[in-house]
Amino acid sequence: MSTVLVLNSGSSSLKYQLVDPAPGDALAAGIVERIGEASGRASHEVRGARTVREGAVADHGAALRLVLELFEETGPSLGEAGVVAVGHRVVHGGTSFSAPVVVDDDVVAAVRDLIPLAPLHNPANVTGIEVARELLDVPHVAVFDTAFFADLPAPAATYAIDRGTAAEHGIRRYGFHGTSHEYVSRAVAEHPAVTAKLAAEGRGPETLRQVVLHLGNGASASAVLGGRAVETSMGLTPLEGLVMGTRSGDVDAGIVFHLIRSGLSPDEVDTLLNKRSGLLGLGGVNDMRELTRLIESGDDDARLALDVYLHRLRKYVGAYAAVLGGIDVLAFTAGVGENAAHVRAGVVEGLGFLGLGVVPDLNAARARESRVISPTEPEAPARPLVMVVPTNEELAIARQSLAVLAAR
Ligand SMILES: Nc1ncnc2c1ncn2[C@@H]1O[C@H](COP(=O)(O)OP(=O)(O)O)[C@@H](O)[C@H]1O
Ligand SMILES: CC(=O)OP(=O)(O)O
Ligand SMILES: [Mg+2]
Repeated sequence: MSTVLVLNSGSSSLKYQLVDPAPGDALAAGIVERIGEASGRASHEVRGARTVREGAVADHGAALRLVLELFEETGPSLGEAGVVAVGHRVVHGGTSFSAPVVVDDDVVAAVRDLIPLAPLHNPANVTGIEVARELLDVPHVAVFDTAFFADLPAPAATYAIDRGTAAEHGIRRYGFHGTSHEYVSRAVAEHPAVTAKLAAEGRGPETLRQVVLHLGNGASASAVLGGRAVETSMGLTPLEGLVMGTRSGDVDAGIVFHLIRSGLSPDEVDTLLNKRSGLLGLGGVNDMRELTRLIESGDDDARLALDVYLHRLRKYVGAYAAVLGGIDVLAFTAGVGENAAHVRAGVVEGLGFLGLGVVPDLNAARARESRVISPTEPEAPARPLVMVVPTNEELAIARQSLAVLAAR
């Protein structure tokens, strides 16, 4: 057996999966949370059996050592599981990386140089890679969130600011969550309902127009034409675009200058927009489940937070339908997109003029497979499909890691 250990190091967490890429099975998965805080927690799951460890975890190095201990204690042993590679999610690849690469010292240095463009994510990615290379003597592969968007058309990737300044500082729209947008848009294109729709309309796969909504803690939208990304909502950093758990998404840049001139430091404004805004800033909680409970208890702030969140989403879907010249599939993915039926219903509400709509029973059903939740033929032959498509960034990273190693 050849397996891949996939590491997704976040600012205060380490998520991991041991993946058997051929069947696509996760042999083990877990998360170490609240790294660096007094109350750390690790949860390790093997075939439905969960082991939990509470207690402070000093840094990402300690987190990875704890994960390796959990594997040794509860299995599967990494030695016996045939780990042939470690795949790392790296959030910002800048202009240096448009595809996965085998990690060497130069790659680590380049990812470190990009820290100013992804201050929440790249520091943890660098630490994760450094510690894992010390502890696990197999090839390490970096898979970049930005890669799927490396070829965005120039009008979508370019900010309308002075060209010389933009070039000097690497300012362009990079886009993030690309591994998920690529995985989901490919799953959509291969889905029988989608291939049947194209065949019925006498169209080739290169004409398929998708809008993918990745709604997790971080959230982003993409427009995908024939498998190629042509627009995305995140920009130079993962702050732009949709309303997120703790991030504002789009704001007037004038707000930044106004706050700085009013006495806040640049770092304080950064923290405000990245960590104290979004659903948390408006509704008091960043978790969609908690926000929904607050709304049900009559909380007006929580209600407004969700209304702002949905309004932004509807604006983006409409804008991306314009970019694509129409829409064939609207796909929801990630924690909120896969689980929150009321969010999906709220997004399509008011977008009936684009032909978008959901069947309440299909929308409310719970399933782990990709599925269509809009009215199906013969009721609505020419209308776009609304779909729920579970993402699997870890499987995608594992497969891409093996592909890079096979091509060496
Ligand atoms: N059953 C559910 N109903 C509504 N929201 C959910 C549900 N399960 C998870 N979520 C939401 O998904 C979000 C986390 O998504 P996830 O994709 O795991 O994020 P990340 O990878 O950024 O940590 C949280 O806001 C959480 O509330
Ligand atoms: C890029 C990004 O926002 O990632 P996450 O959703 O994991 O924070
Ligand atoms: Mg995620």
